[in-house]
Amino acid sequence: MATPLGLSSLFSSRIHTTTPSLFPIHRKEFNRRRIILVTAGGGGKPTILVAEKLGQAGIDLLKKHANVDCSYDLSVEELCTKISLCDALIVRSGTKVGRDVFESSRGRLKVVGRAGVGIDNVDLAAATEYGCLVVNAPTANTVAAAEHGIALLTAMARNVAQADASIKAGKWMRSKYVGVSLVGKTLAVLGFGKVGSEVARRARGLGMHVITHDPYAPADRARAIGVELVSFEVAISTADFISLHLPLTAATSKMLNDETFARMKRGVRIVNVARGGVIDEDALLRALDSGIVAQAALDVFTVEPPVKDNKLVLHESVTATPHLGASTMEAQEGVAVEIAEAVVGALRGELAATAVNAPMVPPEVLRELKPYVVLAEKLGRLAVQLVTGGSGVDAVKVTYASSRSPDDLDTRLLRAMVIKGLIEPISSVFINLVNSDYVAKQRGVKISEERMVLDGSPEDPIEYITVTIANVESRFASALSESGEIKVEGRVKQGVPSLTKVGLFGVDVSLEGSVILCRQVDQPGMIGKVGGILGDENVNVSFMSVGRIAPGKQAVMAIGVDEQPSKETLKKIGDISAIEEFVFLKL
Ligand SMILES: NC(=O)c1ccc[n+]([C@@H]2O[C@H](COP(=O)([O-])OP(=O)(O)OC[C@H]3O[C@@H](n4cnc5c(N)ncnc54)[C@H](O)[C@@H]3O)[C@@H](O)[C@H]2O)c1
Ligand SMILES: O=C(O)[C@H](O)COP(=O)(O)O
Repeated sequence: MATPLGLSSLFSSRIHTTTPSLFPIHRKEFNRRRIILVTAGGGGKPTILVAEKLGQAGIDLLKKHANVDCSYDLSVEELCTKISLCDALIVRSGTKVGRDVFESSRGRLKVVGRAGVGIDNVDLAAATEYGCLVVNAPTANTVAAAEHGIALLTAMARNVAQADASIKAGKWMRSKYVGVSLVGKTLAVLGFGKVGSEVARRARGLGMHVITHDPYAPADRARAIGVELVSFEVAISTADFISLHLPLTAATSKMLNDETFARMKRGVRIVNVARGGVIDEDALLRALDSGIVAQAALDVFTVEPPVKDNKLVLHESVTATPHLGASTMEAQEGVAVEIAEAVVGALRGELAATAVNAPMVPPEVLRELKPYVVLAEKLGRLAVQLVTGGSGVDAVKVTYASSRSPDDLDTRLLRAMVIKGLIEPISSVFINLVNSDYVAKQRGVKISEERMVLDGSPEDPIEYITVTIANVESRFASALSESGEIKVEGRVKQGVPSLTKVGLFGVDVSLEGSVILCRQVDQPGMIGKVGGILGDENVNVSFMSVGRIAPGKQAVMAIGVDEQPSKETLKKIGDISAIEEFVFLKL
């Protein structure tokens, strides 16, 4: 597939045929399993496993770009076996994508697409560790979920499901199924995001008084639809109806429990189209039996499908549906296209707008930063090679000098690339935008960033980038700054990333091929001598520049070479009497 911005390395993996070393557990897994060397599938197309039913429009779109394997109802073992042959996986909420799936993929799995909103069935920490991007389809099923919430709210209030079952059983029980009215009642919407706000809007249309609790929701959005933002306490203690629209997180897990039910109005009614785990289901059962909760309408359960004799599902006061919130024809087609576009884009190396475990960088920012992305990686690569073996890199500072205001420069991508440059040459771990911070932290490398605000026109996003490594010894002492840190500086010159400073010495080498740095006593004829040795060995010199402290004193010569010189050639350069130290750096 094409890589329009040439940034596919951000999401590519180079461990198809090698063993990653970052996590010992990988090795264990490899030793136990037969290693199958995998490729991206026939005709160079990637392979996408669709593990749950997806709308046809999405499948058609995927098939234009990839080999598509639609295999549903796979066991964990089957999924783990198949995944090593797949570049992407698409699931809904019914497939658990745990650590074992990422381990089994052996680095081939680059993208997991969740055709829907909730990503609680995907082990995000494991995905990030393995450099696998997770994308979701957060918008296409919002209305469907909100409509289902309203359907459950009204059906529950009027006992529609119970009355339907009763009449089908041949009964005619008009007095048993007297309901309650919605108009004028208080509905507390917990979680005022996409679905919550659509539910609130519709409930307002039904004449309800709607309050909401969401610590992260903007007050003006609530005001715009006539909803009052309140504390959790006010929400749960004043509501006649409570509708849940929260993600399942550590903070929201079992948010409704014995203690919170006890603080609710007696006879409260609960709707849950979010996630089963937000309610302590045993506590809900107790609250229903004690009359604190008059009724509940549940589309989601802690374990799906629930066990056959699940007491909540069978409870007379519970209306239950089998996770149907997103299941409209329209939503499923929409979600399928949304996720197919996200997965195909991510496989092409584009940054997905719906990335869940990576920073989202808009395409226009990406386009502008492209040469700086390359510069950042090369500076990282260069700096780490200047460290004396065994020194142990633990503190790296990246300085961005720019005349743009700090808010106007997104450096996450650049930081990721510096980390990639720093760590890849000294390990077999592949680094991308997804796992860069994680890998740095794992290795105990603290990355700090600094902005230097320059005067002048902010036309170019960055004037120069400096990478500084502290607390290390250098195998090229001239690379040390006044304060004893390894310091390299680079700029983008006419679109080409260039090395412009090493330690205290100004140089000018385009960062292509490899570089030889020599410190010498500044004297005539040095360029000719070194150039001659390289020429004799057929090593093509692409650039040479000399940075002096003062004429006749010390100078650093930077030589760009296309090929790697042999050890003998490097020795001959080192033997030139005026050369005090030199180093060969691969870019
Ligand atoms: N039943 C279904 O088929 C179905 C369909 C779509 C979405 N969902 C679920 O509905 C939920 C909401 O989806 P969405 O698209 O609106 O997500 P969203 O991210 O747009 O909204 C979630 C909101 O919850 C808020 N929130 C997070 N933690 C909170 C807390 N501790 N207290 C209060 N508010 C908190 C967030 O600020 C956010 O505004 C998710 O769990 C999603 O998985 C279910
Ligand atoms: O989080 C979601 O998007 C909904 O729960 C829908 O899940 P589904 O794709 O399994 O229907």
